[in-house]
Amino acid sequence: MAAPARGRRKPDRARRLAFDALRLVNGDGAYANLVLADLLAERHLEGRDAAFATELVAGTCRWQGTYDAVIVAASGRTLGSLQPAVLDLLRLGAHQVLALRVPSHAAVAAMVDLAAATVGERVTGLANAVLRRVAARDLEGWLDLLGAGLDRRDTLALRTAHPRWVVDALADVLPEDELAPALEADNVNPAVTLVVRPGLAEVGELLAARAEPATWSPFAARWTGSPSALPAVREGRAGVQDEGSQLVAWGLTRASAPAGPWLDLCAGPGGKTALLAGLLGEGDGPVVAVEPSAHRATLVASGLRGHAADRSLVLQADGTRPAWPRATFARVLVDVPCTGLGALRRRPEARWRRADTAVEQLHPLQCALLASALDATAPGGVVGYVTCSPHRRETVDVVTETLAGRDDVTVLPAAGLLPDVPGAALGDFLQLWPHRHGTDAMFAAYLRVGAAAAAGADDPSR
Ligand SMILES: C[S@@+](CC[C@H](N)C(=O)[O-])C[C@H]1O[C@@H](n2cnc3c(N)ncnc32)[C@H](O)[C@@H]1O
Repeated sequence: MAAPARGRRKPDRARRLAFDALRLVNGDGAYANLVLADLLAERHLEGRDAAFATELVAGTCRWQGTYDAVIVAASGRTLGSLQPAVLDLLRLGAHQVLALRVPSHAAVAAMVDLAAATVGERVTGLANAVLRRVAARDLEGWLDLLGAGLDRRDTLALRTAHPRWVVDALADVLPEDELAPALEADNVNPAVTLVVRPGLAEVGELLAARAEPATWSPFAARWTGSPSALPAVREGRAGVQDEGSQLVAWGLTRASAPAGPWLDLCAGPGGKTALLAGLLGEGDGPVVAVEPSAHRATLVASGLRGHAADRSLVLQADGTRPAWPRATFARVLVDVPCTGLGALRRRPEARWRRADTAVEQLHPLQCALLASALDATAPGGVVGYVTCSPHRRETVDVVTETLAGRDDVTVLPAAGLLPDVPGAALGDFLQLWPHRHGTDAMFAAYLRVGAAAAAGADDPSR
């Protein structure tokens, strides 16, 4: 690295941390939230510096596609011709001048100092020139310029920072007038929602500790601040879980079914298993939690630590290769691996990582897991097929294709299993949305296996 030029300032700690986090995200495929938490703890950044670094990382990751279009136009270069570390510096600078209230001269100067300290003096001229050109217009000015001549969906993709295929996927399942609100909702940080483990804690305990009431789930409360400040969370009697995830797991327990063991076929990291273990009825149990990843299986076990050991069993296994006899379980949750399009607001970098090809790659596994869940279910038992994606190929298509080959399954109307959640019915299925419900975009289908053994039992009797 070249010797620092005279007059260079040492980069501030927040920007330095944000740059290092971005390099790990874009260079090494790390998850922004995890890497950020690690670096903040390691470097003891707190208060305003931590908040600024967090906004820099989350905002820059989220808006990357739009900033890249600006950088290409401002630099007259292709993305591929820019050194990856320089590109990340420019993205960070673009976020400050286009989205944050950092005066552009201060942002450009700080980024040039950071460029000198990280990549080297030789790139400071380029960083300075490009960022000055970026700062010559405000975000609206760039969007108008770059959006000229684009069709409506490309314009939305640019204005809300989504890949076009995600815009198309949402357009396929939403009314036209909800497309922009749905995309915009992905750019708003979700509130922290807590969940109590039934039998171990009650929502009243959280409210007494100044949590706020939540909207849909009887197990939920909203929280600002660090969840670990609450004894119930520290002791494993409560956790952090989106309300949509709580609702889809709860729905499975609301249809009547024979007593018996339950199965959570795709359990890691275990939020829904922990809720299910608290909802076991008289004569039910244990909940068998299946997860192929060793690390995630450990997380499932950790989430269950508050419950008595005989309520659950964690198996590190592949759910498509059953280690149990057919027709064993009274209730089966199958929360399949998916593109995660329903949780983009939580994972700032995720939308730029997945290509549309992921949908077709996941589809056979999703069908195989649902088939395995149905085979594992005892006559009269219930399966809850769940995804954290609203993409039709991961939701309705998986259910209809899998059921097409079977005459032993009845769809239970989801609306009958959950208290009224307006705008959540998708035919007989459930589809939640961030812009409608403030939850992740969870999908659920509830399916009864076997002859109408438990006929008339579609009503919530528990
Ligand atoms: C959407 S996540 C489940 C989230 C979980 N239900 C919760 O609430 O915490 C999907 C999980 O399925 C797991 N998985 C992937 N392939 C699997 C397979 N063949 N059998 C079972 N689980 C699988 C993934 O490792 C991942 O942990």
